Amino acid sequence: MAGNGNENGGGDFSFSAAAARDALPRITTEKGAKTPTPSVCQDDTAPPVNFQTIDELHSLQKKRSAPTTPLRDGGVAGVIGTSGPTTPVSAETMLQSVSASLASLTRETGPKLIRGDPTSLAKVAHVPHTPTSPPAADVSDSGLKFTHVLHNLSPAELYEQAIKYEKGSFVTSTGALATLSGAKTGRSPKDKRVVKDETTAAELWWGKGSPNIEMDEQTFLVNRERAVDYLNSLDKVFVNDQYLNWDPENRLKVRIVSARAYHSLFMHNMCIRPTPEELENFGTPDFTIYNAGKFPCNRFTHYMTSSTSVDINLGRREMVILGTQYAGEMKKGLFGVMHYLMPKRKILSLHSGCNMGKNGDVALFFGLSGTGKTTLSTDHNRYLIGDDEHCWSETGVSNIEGGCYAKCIDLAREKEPDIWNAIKFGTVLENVVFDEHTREVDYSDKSVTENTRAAYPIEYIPNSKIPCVGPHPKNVILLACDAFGVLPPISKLNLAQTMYHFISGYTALVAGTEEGVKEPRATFSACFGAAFIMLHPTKYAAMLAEKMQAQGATGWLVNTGWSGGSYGSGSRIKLAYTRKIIDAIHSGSLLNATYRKTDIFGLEIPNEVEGVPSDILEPINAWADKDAYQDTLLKLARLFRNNFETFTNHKIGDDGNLTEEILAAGPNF
Ligand SMILES: Nc1ncnc2c1ncn2[C@@H]1O[C@H](COP(=O)(O)OP(=O)(O)OP(=O)(O)O)[C@@H](O)[C@H]1O
Ligand SMILES: O=C([O-])CC(=O)C(=O)O
Ligand SMILES: [Ca+2]
Ligand SMILES: [Mn+2]
Repeated sequence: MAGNGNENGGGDFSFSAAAARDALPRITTEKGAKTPTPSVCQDDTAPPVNFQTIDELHSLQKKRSAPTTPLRDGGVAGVIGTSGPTTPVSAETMLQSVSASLASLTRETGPKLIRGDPTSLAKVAHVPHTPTSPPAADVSDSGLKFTHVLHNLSPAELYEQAIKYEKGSFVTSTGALATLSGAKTGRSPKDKRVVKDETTAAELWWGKGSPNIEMDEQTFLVNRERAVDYLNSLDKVFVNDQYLNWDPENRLKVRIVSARAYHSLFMHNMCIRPTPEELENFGTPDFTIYNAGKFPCNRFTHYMTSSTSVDINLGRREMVILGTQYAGEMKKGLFGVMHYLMPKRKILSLHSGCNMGKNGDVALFFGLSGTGKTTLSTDHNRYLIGDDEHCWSETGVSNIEGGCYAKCIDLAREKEPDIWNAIKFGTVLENVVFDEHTREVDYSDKSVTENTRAAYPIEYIPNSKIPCVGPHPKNVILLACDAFGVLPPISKLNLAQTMYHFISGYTALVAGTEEGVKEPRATFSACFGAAFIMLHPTKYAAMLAEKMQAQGATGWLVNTGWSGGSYGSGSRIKLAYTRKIIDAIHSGSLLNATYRKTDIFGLEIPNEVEGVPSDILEPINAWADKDAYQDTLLKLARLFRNNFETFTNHKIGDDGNLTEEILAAGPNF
C-alpha cells in the first residue's frame, strides 16, 4: 500500500486502470467533496484537507512513533513533579528514574523533569504542579525550575539538536556530524581519580606506575554535586540508557547524563543500543556517568590539580566528568569499570580489537593507541567482532561496545575502504577540518588536532558480526608501532614471550607533530592499556596466560611502525604488507613457516611471508647503516629492561616456572 501520494485517512485504495491512464483530471468545484471515490482520478485543486492551520500542517510532518519509542515531542509531555495524568506509565517511570539519578545529595530532592525539547514544549512549563514532597527548608530556585530530559533521542534528532545549539556542529558531504570537542582533543589521564575506600584500597593497583590516582569519597561527592547542579541548571539534559558487553550474562546497564547532543550521539554509537522493548524495561542502571563537559571542577577542591577531573567511584557505581568535552573519556571510563567488574567474574577484559574468519578462527589485536587495532581488525575478508574493548570468558569472546572509534588522520578510501564508507549519516566526526562550501573533509589536515576521530555504530562495517561474540581466540597478535625501526615486522612468540610483551606494552610513536622532532618516544603501558586497568597488570597477565594455554592460542608480535631506519631515515611499513602478514597469521600458513632467532630480543622470524619482500623481514637487512641499527637495537633493549624492573618481584599466577620464564623472555645482552 501507500506510495501513491493519495493516502487519505489511512485507508487503502487502488487506481482503476482506466481512470489512471487516459482520463484527464476532472475539475470539480464542488465544496465538501470529501471522500474521493477510488474510480475517479484525484484532483489536487481540491485536496482532502487534514489540517486547518500552518501549525497543524507542521504537526503532520512528524508521524507519531510506536508507543515504545522513548521520546516524541509535541502532544503528550511527561512531567515529573506534577500530577501528570497524561504521562504514559513507562515515561513516568523513566522520568522518576532520571530524577533519582539527578537528585542533589545535599537537598535530597530530584529535579522537576519534563520530556522533550524546551523549545517545542514551552507551554508545558505552565502546567500547575503539586510537589511530590513537601518543600525542604532550603528550597532554592533550582528546585522550582524544570529541566527537560532528552532521553535516548535518535541520531536524526541529535543532529538537529547539535546543529541548532552546539557551535561547531556541521553535516559533512557524506552525512556525518562534524563536531568540536573543545579545548581537550584527547583524554586527560593525569586528571583521572579513583575513590579509595576500604574495598578499593585492598583490591586496586595503587602507587608507582598505576593509573589510579586516589581521591576520597567526600571529594567525589563534592564533584558529583557540582556536576549534578550544573546539569540541573540547564534547560535540558541528554540521557542515554544503554548496554555494555554483548555477552548477555555479563551485560551492564549504563546511564549517561550529558549536556551535549554530541556526547549523546557519541555514546549512542559507542555503547550497545537497546531495542524499544529493552528500553521500556530498562529499570535501574548499574552504572551512571554525569558528564558536565565544559563546566570545570573547582581547583580549591582537595586532590584537584587542574580544572579537569574525571572521577570514578566504584562503590557508588558512578563517574563524574568536569572540565573536558573529549567524548573518549566516557568510553574509556566505562572500560575502566569493566576492568574492575569482569575479573571478579573470572572474565578477562582486553584493550584489543577482535575479528573472526569464515571458519570461526578468532584473532585478538592488542596494541596501544595508534598501533592498528581498528585498522587491522576491520578486514574485508573477516567478520568484525569489535575494534577496541573485549571480554574473554569461559565461553569465548564478546565485544564490550556497540561501535568503533577510528583514527582518521590521513584516512584514505583505497587503504581503508570500510572505515571510509562508515563515515556517513549517524557517524560522529571529531575535530576534522572540511571545506566551508562543499563540506568535504580533508583528512590530512591536523589544524585542530592530530587525534581526529570517527565514532560509528559497528553495523556500519558491512561484515560486522552481530551479535558481537565469538569462540575462543586462536591467535593473539601484539601490535607495536616501533618508530625506532628495529623490531621485526613479524615474529612468533612462545607463551612466556607473549606475556613479557603483554606486560611491557611497548610502542614508540613520534613525539607530537612539531617541526624538527625526530626522536621516537618509547611508551610502555602494561597490558597495552595501563591507563584503563584497575588491578595490578600481573592479574590480567595471569588470566591471559591461563586462557591462551587452555585454548592453545599462538602469540605474535607485529611491528606496524618503521623499517629500514628509525623515524626520519626509515619509513613506515606499508599497510598493504602488514595486511599480508596478518593474512598469513589468520590462514595458518605462518605456523608452518621456517623460522630463525634474532639476537638480543630472541624473536623467531619467518624466512618468508607471501606478498612481503623478504629483505624487510630481518630488520638489519633493511638498514643501510648496520652500526646505527645495532646501537638503536641496544638502546631499545635497555628501555625494555628498565621498564620491566618494576615487575621482577611479582609472581604471575600460581605457576612459579612461568614467572621465571617470563623474566627470561626479555632481551639478552
Ligand atoms: N603498517 C600499518 N599497520 C597499521 N596501521 C598503519 C600502518 N601504516 C599506517 N597505519 C595507520 O596507523 C593508524 C592506526 O590507527 P588505529 O585507529 O588502527 O589505532 P588503534 O590501535 O585502534 O588505536 P586506539 O586505541 O587509539 O583507537 C591508522 O591511521 C593507519 O592508517
Ligand atoms: O580513548 C581514546 O581516546 C581513544 C582510544 O581508543 C585509546 O586511546 O585507546
Ligand atoms: Ca581504535
Ligand atoms: Mn583504544
